[in-house]
Amino acid sequence: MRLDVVTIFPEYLEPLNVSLVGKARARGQLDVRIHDLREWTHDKHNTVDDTPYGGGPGMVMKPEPWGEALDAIVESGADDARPTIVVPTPSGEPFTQEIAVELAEKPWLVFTPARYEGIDRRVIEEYGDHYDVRELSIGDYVLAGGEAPVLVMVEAVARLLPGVLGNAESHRDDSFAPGAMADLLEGPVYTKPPEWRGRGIPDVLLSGHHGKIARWRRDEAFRRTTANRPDLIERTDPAAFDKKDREM
Ligand SMILES: COc1ccc(Cn2ccc3ccc(-c4cc(N)[nH]n4)cc32)cc1
Repeated sequence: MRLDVVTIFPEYLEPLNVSLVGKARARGQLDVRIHDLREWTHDKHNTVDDTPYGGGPGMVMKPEPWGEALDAIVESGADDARPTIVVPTPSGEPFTQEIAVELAEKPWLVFTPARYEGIDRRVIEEYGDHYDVRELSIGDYVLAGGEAPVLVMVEAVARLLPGVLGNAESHRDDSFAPGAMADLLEGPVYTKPPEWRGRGIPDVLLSGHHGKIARWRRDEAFRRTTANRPDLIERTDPAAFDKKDREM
């Protein structure tokens, strides 16, 4: 997979050089290219923003630099694949595990994290006429720009790529992944030492009885989900639990 990111803060994307994504890049599983939007400005001050038509607070990102940047990037890979353009925005479609799975199947993602009040709408319209453009929100809170959402979305997508996670099973039982535990939150996890500050380990986890352990974990996940995300309980298929119980 190829990932391009266009930003006025390239240093904000440094975390893509470390950990899971950094290792995938080093192994050649990910081709990540970070671009400074100001490379496509031509004035002395490398201007990327201007006042909003119609008035109002803040500044809007000018269309010309984005147009030149995106033209250059999509043309650079035109022989290989068509890009999916991902626009982080507070007013976008909620980014979910389902969308992460969908994006993980794409050959090429181009992220356009903006700043200020966002990008001139005509940029989204122009590229939406020729490419798949996804305007995505990572949550119902307001950030100052799109770089943090890019880090979130790239990590969520990269960990799904074959061979990127050490244990291929690791994302099979993810929260929100398809399957019987589909929409349940993870339950509690424990490791050595067996006692820490007077706190022990639930006996069932030391029992070696895999069926009981699986049932305990499911019950704990259900309890935690009921407490923190009751909205997910409606989405969970009770029949899947019966099937899971029979397998235990
Ligand atoms: C209310 O309208 C606003 C418009 C822009 C901004 C600042 N800003 C500029 C680009 C940009 C990209 C993404 C996000 C963002 C995404 C999520 N889930 N929260 N915030 C914020 C962004 C703040 C508010």
